[in-house]
Amino acid sequence: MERGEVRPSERNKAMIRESWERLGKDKLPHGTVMFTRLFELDPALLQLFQYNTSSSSPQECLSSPEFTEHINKVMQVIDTAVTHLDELDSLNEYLAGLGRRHQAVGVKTNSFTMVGESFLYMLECGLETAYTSEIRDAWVQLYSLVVEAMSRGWSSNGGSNSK
Ligand code: HEM
Repeated sequence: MERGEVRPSERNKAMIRESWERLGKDKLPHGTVMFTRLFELDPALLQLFQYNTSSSSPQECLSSPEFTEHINKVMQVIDTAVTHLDELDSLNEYLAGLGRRHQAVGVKTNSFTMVGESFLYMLECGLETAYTSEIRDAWVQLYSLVVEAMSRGWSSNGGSNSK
């Protein structure tokens, strides 16, 4: 993370860890809720997955093994961020590389913001009454740091959001 960026407080870290654990060990169903929401918000993103054929519906695509694997990869990155809350800087290089990789496959950085919204939707569904505005804010803070690090890599790869 860059100097000047606000790191999660101990209280926020505790809320993030606790709520992540509360979702249970198997994060795939939650990731599927998240990506279902993402494709509702922006169906055009489906086309960025090369293993998606134009005839597949979002539901068919979401249940394909390759797609399931991408959902697992996303949940794994979030899990890594949660387990590295005390040393987020150590993830900078990895996240920048991930940003570069997504620039190369045609993802725009504003889609990362939409992923963030879909993530919060999933969290709300998964935590039900345990979901609070404080938990939401703690996750927004963490997700923003992840997206900023990914966006730096994305831009360094020559990415520009203007068409
Ligand atoms: C806008 C939404 C996104 C789209 C359209 C997208 C698309 C893709 C595509 C097409 C690939 C390459 C094929 C594959 O490995 O399945 C990929 C790889 C990957 N994505 Fe995403 N992605 C998105 C968001 C994210 C987010 C938010 C994360 C994590 C926070 C993430 C984590 C990964 C990882 C870990 C890989 C594998 C990278 C590698 O093999 O080097 N993706 N993504």
